[in-house]
Amino acid sequence: QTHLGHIPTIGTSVPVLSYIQSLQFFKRAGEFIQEGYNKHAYNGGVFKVAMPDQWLVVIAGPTMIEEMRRLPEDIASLLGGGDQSLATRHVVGTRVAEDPDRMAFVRARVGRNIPENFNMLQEELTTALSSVIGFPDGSLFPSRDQQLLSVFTQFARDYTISRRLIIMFPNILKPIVSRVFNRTHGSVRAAYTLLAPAIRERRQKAEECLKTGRVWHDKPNDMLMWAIERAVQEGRPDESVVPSLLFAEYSTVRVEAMNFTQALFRLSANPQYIASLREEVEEALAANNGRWNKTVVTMLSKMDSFLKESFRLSGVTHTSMWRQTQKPVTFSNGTTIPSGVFVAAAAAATHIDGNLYPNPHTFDPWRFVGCVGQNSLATTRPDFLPFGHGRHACPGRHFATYQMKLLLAYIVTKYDLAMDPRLEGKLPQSITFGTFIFPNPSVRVMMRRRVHYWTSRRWE
Ligand code: HEM
Repeated sequence: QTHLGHIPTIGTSVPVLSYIQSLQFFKRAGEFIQEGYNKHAYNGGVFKVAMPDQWLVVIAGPTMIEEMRRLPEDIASLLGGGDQSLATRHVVGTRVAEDPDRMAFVRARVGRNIPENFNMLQEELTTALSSVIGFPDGSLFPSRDQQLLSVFTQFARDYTISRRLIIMFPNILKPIVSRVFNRTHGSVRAAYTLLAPAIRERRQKAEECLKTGRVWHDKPNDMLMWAIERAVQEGRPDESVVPSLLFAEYSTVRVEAMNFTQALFRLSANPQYIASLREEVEEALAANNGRWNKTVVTMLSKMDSFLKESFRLSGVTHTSMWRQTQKPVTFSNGTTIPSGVFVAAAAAATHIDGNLYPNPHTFDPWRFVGCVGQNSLATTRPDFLPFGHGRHACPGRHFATYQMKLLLAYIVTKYDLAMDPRLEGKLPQSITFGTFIFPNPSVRVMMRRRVHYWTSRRWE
């Protein structure tokens, strides 16, 4: 692309050769981005890498990332960037891809709902742990709707496979490729079959309340209800609720699960850290009269640091802050990025930059202890990008970090952990595809209930 000729290329920019090289992007994106970071983070702050369907322009170095963070949506669009990266329009359709408010309901509500959702979170957590691992007397709590859970999981699988195929082709061919290879239709239909009665019932009630002005006192406070309310406001049919809901779950809960899995791998491979984390939770609990609530979670500074260090070294993407330029953008060093270009910040390479982190390759679980507030897991900064940075920084990050801390606190106090014996204490190799990094699905973490805990204290 001649309009990007002034931006340094990693590898070759000769047309046919760059296409051949772009096919290696799926396996070697991390390597290419790291090479670009080493050369340009403190020398220009921008470079490009060939992907099969387009160039990826990477922004590197804290100065340029700060400038990128300030760009408004009409110049550098998150919606456009997400669409480029996740092929949203080709998998779940243009309505979800182009809807500027598709996540607004989450953005508006998720942060402020933590205190009122504490009991619900705690119940979800105990149910999930008990059905996956079991309780001391061997009893299992009644499980959630397994059918619905497996449809959501199937959708996530179908989405990932469809996206992988679609992004191998140039933009012009994507609609045709999507028609042939998009595998999500079945799981969307299956989800609708299961959810339709609940959607219909809730919708009727919501519409009735809207008409009569009556207040719905025990209205469910969940993503399904938020999505139904939007469909009511916009006069959309019941079916339209489902793709938004599945996509929202895919792009939030799955990311959190992947990050949490990486942290659990870290802890099982380094069980020497468990005692300190456990001690911190028990002290916080004791200071709170043995009651699990929000205060306990906010006291867990070591746990925050441990998780943050895991996000830093075992993140799930090489890039963050995906944007598509809507107009030409000129940075303070004079570099201009034309309109219509896919731009992202180098995340994984930033996280191991020796100028930003002393001993950057060392996993130091207590690196951030005492930093809560200015440098906690949920704080976005130009040197810590898992949640993005700036105006579009993840609005669910406080909820997500809170949930992960609560879950890990439960796990360390109630279970002992060990890494899959096949790995002999080593960290498992992650699986990369393009800029995404997946925790290795074949690895198992061993969890054993702490007998001492059970005999000395009841599960609360
Ligand atoms: C560990 C878990 C999570 C990670 C690593 C994560 C990461 C991200 C990232 C990188 C972005 C884009 C930020 C940018 O481009 O500057 C984002 C956006 C977003 N995230 Fe998260 N996220 C997580 C969990 C969640 C959860 C649990 C929710 C909701 C319940 C959520 C809701 C959102 C929304 C609504 C946006 C779009 C923001 C906008 O439109 O401006 N995320 N997230």
